Amino acid sequence: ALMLSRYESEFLELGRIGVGEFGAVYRCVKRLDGCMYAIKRLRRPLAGSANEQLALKEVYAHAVLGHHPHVVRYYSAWAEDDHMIIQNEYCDGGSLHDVLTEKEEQGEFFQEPELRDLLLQVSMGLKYIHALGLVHLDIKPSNIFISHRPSSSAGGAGDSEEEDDGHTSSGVVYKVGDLGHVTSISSPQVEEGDSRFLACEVLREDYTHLPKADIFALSLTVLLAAGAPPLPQNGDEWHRLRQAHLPSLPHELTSALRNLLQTMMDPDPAVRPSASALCRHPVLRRERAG
Ligand SMILES: Cn1cc(CCO)c2c3c(c(-c4ccccc4Cl)cc21)C(=O)NC3=O
Repeated sequence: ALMLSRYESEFLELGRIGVGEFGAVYRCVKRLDGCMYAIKRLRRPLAGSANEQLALKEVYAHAVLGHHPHVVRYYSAWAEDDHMIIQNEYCDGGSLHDVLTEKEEQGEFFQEPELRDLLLQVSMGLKYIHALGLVHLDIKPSNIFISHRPSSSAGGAGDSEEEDDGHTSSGVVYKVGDLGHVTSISSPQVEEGDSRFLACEVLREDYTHLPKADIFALSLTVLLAAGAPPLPQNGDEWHRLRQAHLPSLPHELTSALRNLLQTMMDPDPAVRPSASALCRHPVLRRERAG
């Protein structure tokens, strides 16, 4: 078209970093500020269709969620050329799913300190989302993105919040992304997420403890990082996992962490700790050095 689209005029597309039925995600540089962004372009859903509702819910959620070190940041969204476009923070470390796939190929998995760091950081993101009256409903490794904190040698003044919360020796920052299933706790319109991470009560359409469904999905996410075998999508194994039977792990966890993960996947959502309780949990607290 003679008139360049906003996407083409404002951004230089460097490469495609994801593709699915939803559309595609590109790594782009914004010409004006020279910064990198992750931009999802999807064919504009039919006006009034369920897909349009989903696409709009994602943008509404990002708009409400503002800024948090452990939630992928939203910059803008617009519609053009029969496409909907959302411009988000680019996380340079890939998704947790990418990292787990790479580690698995080398027969490696997360050790206990890394598991606690992952659990604490995502709990902080969930605490923020839940405090704003929202639930994610699709927590899983491919929706957790990784940013590598600028190395201290870069001298960049780190974001104070991140510094406060980033006592980990590793410069790895986990961020909750893909808000396509986000809904309100009080008046939920539940679009079920990935069945492998779905809590039993949500399948039964019991929405009285929705934040605890995110906690359930987070426990399975951490178990995968600990080396658990791929999760079942349905069937007897699916139900066994929802009777709080921890999957077999290649490497024994301390009883403290194992018990915490066990309560997070309890069949009774009321038993599972809240994200806020997890952030205060002694197993996850980081003792200040010295
Ligand atoms: C497939 N894929 C790969 C990446 C890069 C990870 O290093 C990625 C990102 C996002 C998203 C994304 C997810 C859902 C909605 C919108 C976006 Cl831009 C998807 C991404 C996003 O919001 N930020 C990303 O970095």
